[in-house]
Amino acid sequence: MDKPKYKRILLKLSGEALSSDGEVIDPSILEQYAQEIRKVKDLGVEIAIVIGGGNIFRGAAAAKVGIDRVQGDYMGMLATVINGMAIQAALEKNGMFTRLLTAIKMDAVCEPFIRRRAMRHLEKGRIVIFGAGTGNPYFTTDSTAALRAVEIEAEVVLKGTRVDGVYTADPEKDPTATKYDTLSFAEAIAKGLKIMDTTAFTLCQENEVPIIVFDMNKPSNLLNLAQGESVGTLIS
Ligand SMILES: Nc1ncnc2c1ncn2[C@@H]1O[C@H](COP(=O)(O)OP(=O)(O)OP(=O)(O)O)[C@@H](O)[C@H]1O
Ligand SMILES: O=c1ccn([C@@H]2O[C@H](COP(=O)(O)O)[C@@H](O)[C@H]2O)c(=O)[nH]1
Repeated sequence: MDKPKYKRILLKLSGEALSSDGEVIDPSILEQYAQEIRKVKDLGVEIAIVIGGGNIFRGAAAAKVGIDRVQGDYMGMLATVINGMAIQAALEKNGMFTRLLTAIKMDAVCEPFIRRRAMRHLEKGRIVIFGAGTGNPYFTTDSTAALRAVEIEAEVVLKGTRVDGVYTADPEKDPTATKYDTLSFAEAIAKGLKIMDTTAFTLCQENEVPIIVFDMNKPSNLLNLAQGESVGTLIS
């Protein structure tokens, strides 16, 4: 079996990318993600996952429906727990052992986030899913991914999304945008690229954790990355 490049990774999955054809969570996408994650697990890589909540609720949308921002952010954090439970179920269906740890206590459904427990689960080969973001409003799950990656000493943040890397502008809005193969954190921040928020970039920059943005929908992209191939855009 090929040797993986990384011992421990933090995989950030988009919540929004889970939905399709009017379904909030499309089971076929969950299944596909689980199969891709399984390939990397089988290499012996320790995997932690942060999943977004954009398919269900984002705090920024709250004001438009008369809900204050902080309340909306807590709703968004709860949305990430629903997605976390969904990916947990898909991973377990595919034979992987998992733990869901949340930043907001929910004793009936998961463990609270305790860094040492998270590390222990990873050492034992369980896939750890971090739910409820940072537990604080005004943050995002990208910032959560950066924070948890630093806390658990992950070697890289792999941001799996529905675009194949970082572009000069949002490629879903600007068809003339061109893709970067590599970028420095300073460039990503200075150019105001909206692929991730500045807090996430800064945390990773200060703690020297590289980020790779890649297309999670392309089969074996995640596996190829885990084996050290160049895929997507590397920010370091
Ligand atoms: N410069 C850029 N390069 C690439 N993608 C960009 C850029 N700016 C904005 N984007 C957008 O960022 C999206 C990827 O981010 P992400 O995976 O976090 O999606 P999301 O919809 O915000 O998901 P979530 O549910 O996690 O909030 C892409 O779908 C793309 O439209
Ligand atoms: O630490 C956090 C993480 C998330 N939120 C809220 O949840 C939603 C969903 O997360 P996305 O990253 O947008 O997928 C986010 O919009 C925030 O409203 C939070 O408050 N704190």
